[in-house]
This record gives sequence, structure tokens and C-alpha cells, in this order.
Amino acid sequence: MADAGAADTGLAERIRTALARVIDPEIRKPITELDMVGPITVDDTGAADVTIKLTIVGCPAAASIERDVREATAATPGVTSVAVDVQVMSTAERQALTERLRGGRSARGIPFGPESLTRVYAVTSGKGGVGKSTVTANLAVALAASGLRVGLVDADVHGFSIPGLLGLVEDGLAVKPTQVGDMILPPVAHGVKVVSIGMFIDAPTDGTTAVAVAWRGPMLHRTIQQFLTDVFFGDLDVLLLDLPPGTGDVAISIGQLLPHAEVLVVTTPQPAAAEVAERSGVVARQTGQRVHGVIENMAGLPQPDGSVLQLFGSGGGEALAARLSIGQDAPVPLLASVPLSVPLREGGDAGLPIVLSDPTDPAAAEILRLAGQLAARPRGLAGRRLGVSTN
Ligand SMILES: Nc1ncnc2c1ncn2[C@@H]1O[C@H](COP(=O)(O)OP(=O)(O)OP(=O)(O)O)[C@@H](O)[C@H]1O
Repeated sequence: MADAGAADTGLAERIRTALARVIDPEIRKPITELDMVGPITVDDTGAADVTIKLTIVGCPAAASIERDVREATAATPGVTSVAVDVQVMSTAERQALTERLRGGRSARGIPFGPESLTRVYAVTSGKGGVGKSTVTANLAVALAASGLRVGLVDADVHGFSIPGLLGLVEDGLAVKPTQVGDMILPPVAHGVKVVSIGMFIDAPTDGTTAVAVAWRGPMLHRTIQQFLTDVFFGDLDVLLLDLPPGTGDVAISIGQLLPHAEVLVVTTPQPAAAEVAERSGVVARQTGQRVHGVIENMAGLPQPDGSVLQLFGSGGGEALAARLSIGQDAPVPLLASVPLSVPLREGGDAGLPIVLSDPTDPAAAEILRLAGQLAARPRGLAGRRLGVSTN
């Protein structure tokens, strides 16, 4: 087989250019930018031989990358046949790639520090079961659907429900992320890059076997830190963190690791729930974070006769926002009031977020409205409190 130049000057180069359209589905960058394309040769009959180098043995994306390379090569004018030679990167090549993806950042650095342009929202609640994870999952998907690059960290160690809510489940277990060296590639669901503690524990996502994740503070801190340092999210517009309910170790860790994160507090309309939720807002403040707003969930369910069933009472969201505003320069707003919705619950059970499957459902519409509001905030440091604490 002759070199490209001998047969058709530039055909190999045109193939290489065409391969820039092939995107690694996990890293989400063109394979040509990831040094995954090796030698390309073409003989004088137009038969092309393309070598690709996968990041790891058994790469789950191998089949789709090989197919896309074959298609892009075959579609290049002048090519009559295609052979793809699939190889695996050497350790040195893999290391060079992970270093480049980190952008020179040290392996232990957190890319979402105060200087980053990524908006970080930590979603918290006073008590469990108020729908924090359901709202967070739908919000992440809605933000991604609006064109933003979105990451979601499920730090709810005691009830990691995000993989199930987003359909990242295989054989009853959360999908395992691919690891390239010490870099973890987050699985992508509905456009959102997701990492969850559930992906590292063999526990069913439907909760049939309760796994007591009796993690102690320091171990939790290290795990969250690892999620923020070793998971390759790339450049994000928004990072959402689903925190466990209450005011525990994880909230304090997030306060230390991401002091510029803004907090969204989820509560039900029940006045007692709002009182408990206030404490998580206060802890966030004590760790230097700003409360961006309150999301009320499980608000009134519209009935066929036009009346509204206030299953969990009413006014909790407003009351919480008012309490969290006391002593603040700017009032803490009630950002959204998401009604009770059977389709929202069913969508969560099925791993199909309702903001995609039925955007007209009133709960979906409210979450989409909230996403629109958050997406309209400028990406950047403007209006953001920097990590300088005076207390
Ligand atoms: N607006 C709503 N209408 C109807 N059902 C809802 C709504 N929001 C959440 N749910 C349902 O309530 C249950 C609890 O929701 P979810 O797991 O999201 O709560 P959570 O606050 O994240 O709980 P935890 O933090 O304890 O894991 C789920 O079955 C979910 O489908």
C-alpha cells in the first residue's frame, strides 16, 4: 500500500479532516483532538486504511467510534473502500491525553474554583423525600436542553437516586463510568454528564436492597473531592450538586471545596418542612455560600373540577424565602413552585425526565421556566461573591 501522497495528494489529509466530525461520545470532543487517529494510508485505487487508538481496552464507545470513523472515511470523495485498524493507546499516550484534557491543571485541582466561569448550584433540603433529586434531575436535563453544558454530581450518599431518575441503569445497577488512567469519564444522560456515588457501589437503583452507606465524614469529603477533581466534566456552563438532606458533612464539605457555589433550597409547602429547610440554608451561609433561592415542590395538585388539592398545605416556599431573607442585603426569592404531578413521579420511576417527555405537564412547565431563568444568568463572575470570607 502506497502512502497517501503517492496515490492522491491530500486524500489522507481530507480523510483526517472528515474524522474531525467523529466525536468521542464519552469525552465529547472530536477524536482528532484526542490523538485517537493514527496513520491514514490510501492506495492508488482509493482503498483507505485508518488506524484509530482507543483510550482503554474494552472501551464501551469502541463500536460507535469505529462505525463513525468508517462512515466519515467512506463519505470522503475519492475513497473506494475502508479498513479500520483499532488499537489501544499506550500508557504514555493515555497519560498525555489526560494531562491535556485537564488543561495543565494539577491532577488534584478542582476545576470549579472561584476563578471558573461555571455556575455551581448545590441543591439541598431540610429533610428527605421532598423531591429534591427529582427536581434536580429534571432541572439539569432542562438546562442541557436549552443548549448549556451541564454536569450533575449526585452527592446524596444516603439516597443516590439520580442514576435511576435519568435512566442510567443496566441490569438494575447504576451504569459504571469508564476510567482512563485516573480520569473518570461521566456517563451522559439526556445531555447531562452525571456522576453518582451509586455508580461506585453495587446497590440496586430501585432501592429494593437498602445498602447502608455508613460513610464517615472524612471518607465522604474525599469522595466528593474526587468527584470534583478526577471526573472529566470538561468546560461546563452549569454544575448541579444533589446534596443529601439535612445539614450534614457533605454540605460542609461542599462549602469548603466549592465556596462560591450558590445554594438552591427545596422545600414542600408544609410550614414545618420549611422550618427544617431553613437550617440547611443557614449552614450553607455559615460555610460561605450564598443562597440563590427557594424551590417549593409538591405544591397544589389541580383537580378535574378546577379546585386545587393542597396535599401538603401551602405557603411553605414563601415563608422559607422570607426567613432566609432576614438580615441579607438582597431578598432570597421563591424561584419556583412545582405542583404535585403523577407524570413527574412516573417519569422519575421510568428514567425519562418529564421535562423532555411531556413539557406541557404543569410540573414540567414550572421546572422549564426555572431552567430558563437560571440559563439567562450570565456565565461568568459578574454578580458572584468571590471566595473571600470575613468571618
Ligand atoms: N412534584 C411531585 N409530584 C409528585 N411526586 C413527586 C414530586 N416530586 C417528587 N415526587 C416523588 O416523591 C418521591 C421523593 O422524591 P425524591 O426522591 O426526588 O426526593 P428527595 O428529596 O431527593 O429525597 P431524598 O433526599 O431523601 O433522596 C419520589 O417518589 C418522587 O417521584
